[in-house]
Amino acid sequence: MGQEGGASGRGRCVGRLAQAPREEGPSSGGQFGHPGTVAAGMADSAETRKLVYLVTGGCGFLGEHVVRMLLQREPRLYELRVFDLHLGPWLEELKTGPVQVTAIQGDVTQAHEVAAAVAGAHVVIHTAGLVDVFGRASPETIYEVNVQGTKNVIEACVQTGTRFLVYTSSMEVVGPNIKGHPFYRGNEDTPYEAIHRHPYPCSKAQAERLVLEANGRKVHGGLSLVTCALRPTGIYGEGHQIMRDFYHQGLRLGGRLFRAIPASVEHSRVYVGNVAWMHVLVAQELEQRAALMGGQVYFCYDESPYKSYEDFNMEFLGPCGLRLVDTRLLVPYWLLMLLATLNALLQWLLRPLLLYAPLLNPYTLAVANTTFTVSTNKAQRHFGYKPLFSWEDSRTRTIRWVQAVEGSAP
Ligand SMILES: NC(=O)c1ccc[n+]([C@@H]2O[C@H](COP(=O)([O-])OP(=O)(O)OC[C@H]3O[C@@H](n4cnc5c(N)ncnc54)[C@H](O)[C@@H]3O)[C@@H](O)[C@H]2O)c1
Ligand SMILES: CC(C)[C@@H](O)CC[C@@H](C)[C@H]1CC[C@H]2[C@@H]3[C@H](O)C=C4C[C@@H](O)CC[C@]4(C)[C@H]3CC[C@]12C
Repeated sequence: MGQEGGASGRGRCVGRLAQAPREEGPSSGGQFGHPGTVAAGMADSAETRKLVYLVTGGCGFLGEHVVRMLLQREPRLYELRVFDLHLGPWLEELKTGPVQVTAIQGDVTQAHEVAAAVAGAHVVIHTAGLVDVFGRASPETIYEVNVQGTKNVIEACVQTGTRFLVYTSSMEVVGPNIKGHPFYRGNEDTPYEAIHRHPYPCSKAQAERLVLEANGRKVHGGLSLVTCALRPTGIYGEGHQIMRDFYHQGLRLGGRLFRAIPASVEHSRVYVGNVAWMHVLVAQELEQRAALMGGQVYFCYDESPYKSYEDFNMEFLGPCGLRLVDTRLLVPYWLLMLLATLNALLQWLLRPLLLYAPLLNPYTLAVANTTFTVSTNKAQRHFGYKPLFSWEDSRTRTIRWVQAVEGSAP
């Protein structure tokens, strides 16, 4: 079944059954070093520093963690290019180390800007994207950034001879689908009817497909492009804006948040540091394991517990003084749907005057209300991934971040 859905991502974006290509080749044994062990046989010394990495979206929530993880755990790094529409001031502090950090203000929708940034890079980690499920951007803009931008990155790799491309996809490429089917403890091979209507998941599905289909293309110089897509579930951790929004909402409501979703609806979540680590490890292993990893998708996972989205957030917001009030008896689901629909109507009516983009809309309510949990070890089998941060460590780091940024540290 081909990809449908117009250029703007309107209409239904119907994908094939969301199954990654069947695994080829023997699954790798456990011969990998401990997570964080630098690429086998690599001494951490100046003469090994010869690689140029490009991180698109390098100033975003995930991108910043990828940038910092590369500086800590890729000893072969000679130059790290950070490409983003909006450069962060924190980049300046990174320019004092042995690695050349090059900040590039650019737009992935502009092919010439992408080509200039990619030229000479050995590896591209493409995280740049418009992560919008709140109606802030138009479907056309979401398509331009997420799909056309990814096309520009792929073509830049082909034209300039960059051989390794790691793409940050999303769980939403799989689901939840428009029918609200639960995805329960699924993996990369679990059959699931991936049907989307919202521009964001449609764009991520189209971009992921482009990346996987580009695997094996000849790049300038005659060698083959090796691509891989990582599918994080809901990422949390230092810098997570939605977590910050929930915290502010709770403070405005007198320290209370109101449960809208049954605790029985479970979501997989993954700590941003582990997602960053998986991106770095894939980039390090992609050359030696091109036959096994090329063209593959991997869910990003760690030891974070399965919980409802709201209960999971309370793991961090509770220690920061908020409490979750169960209002499901007061606010039945039909009333939530009505409120979500009213929000969507208000957004449409107010658009000529101002941007009204609340957390609750029909799409976010549907996603929140549908179980989506992942249980897989494909990344460990293929390239020896193990989470770098335990659940306890991930939780502590996130709590400290919320406390620090909101001045609520005890
Ligand atoms: N946050 C999550 O829970 C989550 C989960 C799964 C996948 N993802 C994916 O991870 C990636 C990063 O997401 P995030 O949560 O860090 O979002 P983010 O918005 O914090 O980061 C995205 C970055 O991309 C940049 N960007 C946007 N448009 C650009 C353009 N036209 N040109 C250049 N740069 C541009 C932004 O400035 C930003 O720095 C996205 O591709 C997203 O789809 C995120
Ligand atoms: C207002 C309540 C109903 C509240 O529970 C709404 C929560 C809602 C804002 C979030 C619930 C699930 C989230 C999404 C999920 O974690 C995965 C995503 C994929 C990623 O690629 C982008 C972010 C997101 C769409 C994420 C966005 C917030 C939720 C919809």
